Amino acid sequence: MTPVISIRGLTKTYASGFQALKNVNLEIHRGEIFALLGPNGAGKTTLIGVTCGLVNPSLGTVEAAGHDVVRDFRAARTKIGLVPQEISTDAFETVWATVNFSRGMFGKPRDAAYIEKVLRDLSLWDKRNAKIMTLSGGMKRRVMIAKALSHEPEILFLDEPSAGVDVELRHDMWQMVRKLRESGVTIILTTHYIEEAEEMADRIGIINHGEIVLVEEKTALMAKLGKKQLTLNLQAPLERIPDALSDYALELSADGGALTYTFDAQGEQTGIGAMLRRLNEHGIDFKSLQSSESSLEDIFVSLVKKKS
Ligand SMILES: Nc1ncnc2c1ncn2[C@@H]1O[C@H](COP(=O)(O)OP(=O)(O)OP(=O)(O)O)[C@@H](O)[C@H]1O
Repeated sequence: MTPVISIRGLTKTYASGFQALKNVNLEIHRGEIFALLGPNGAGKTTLIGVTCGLVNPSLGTVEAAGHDVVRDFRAARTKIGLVPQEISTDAFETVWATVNFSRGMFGKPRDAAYIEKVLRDLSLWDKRNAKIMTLSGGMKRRVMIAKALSHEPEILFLDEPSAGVDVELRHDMWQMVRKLRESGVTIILTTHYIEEAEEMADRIGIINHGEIVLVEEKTALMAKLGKKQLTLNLQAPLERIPDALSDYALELSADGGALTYTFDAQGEQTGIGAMLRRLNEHGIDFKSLQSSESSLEDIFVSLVKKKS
């Protein structure tokens, strides 16, 4: 696949001496939804800042849509739309004027039909003549997205799009992001809502302490690192797991009433059949069972913990 963003050997050391990015190498494919996950302070906003030409890299290069973001800043920037975490608009302007002006800032010719489409897609059309200050927080966030789309970017960055957003807007936003992807826009979102990455992303990158810890297709990641668990609720509580069962990955609940068996979701053989036969041989009966699968959240927490 063609990369639309190529980040090579990127390091950022702030004036304070703090190293926010450490030799980051990353390629974003054209037309994908890429979720960058990481705990607070991991370097997500810095990475976006460098790619959008707002933060100078200390070492390394970033190319966006074929343009070096430092040497060829203007050309690169016109290809990128950025929805920052903070809402920053002119409170006294109308929605229409704000979005229209933003398009002009990128040197694009006026296109009322395009601006209308953006506003309609974001359910802002009815509010086009409203002053920004009269809008709700959710509406203001929609305006930020409209501004970012005003110059028809090929790449859209959404920095923490769900922070402080209600469920309805979040779902609207997800829908809009999918529509944009269908129209060929590449989307990079940072989030610490795992649910968002799980729902939306084609690929997931995890960043921690300024380093990219992992980049994977979402489905492959979940299949590779996912574990399944089978919990058996026992007829009679056990005091301890019999020695004859010690070679199975079994865990006994504190009250002795349930046994949990953990197995590899990808494995050819789960070992469940043999384990159940062994329980039977030892007279351990169960009244019910349930199974569960680890979520992206479990995977994320275990990866970030391992590397800290
Ligand atoms: N201008 C600056 N000068 C010095 N340190 C900075 C500056 N900007 C950010 N940092 C530090 O760099 C690190 C990475 O910050 P960054 O904002 O990129 O993280 P983040 O992953 O986006 O975090 P969050 O999820 O909290 O937004 C943090 O420790 C932050 O304090």
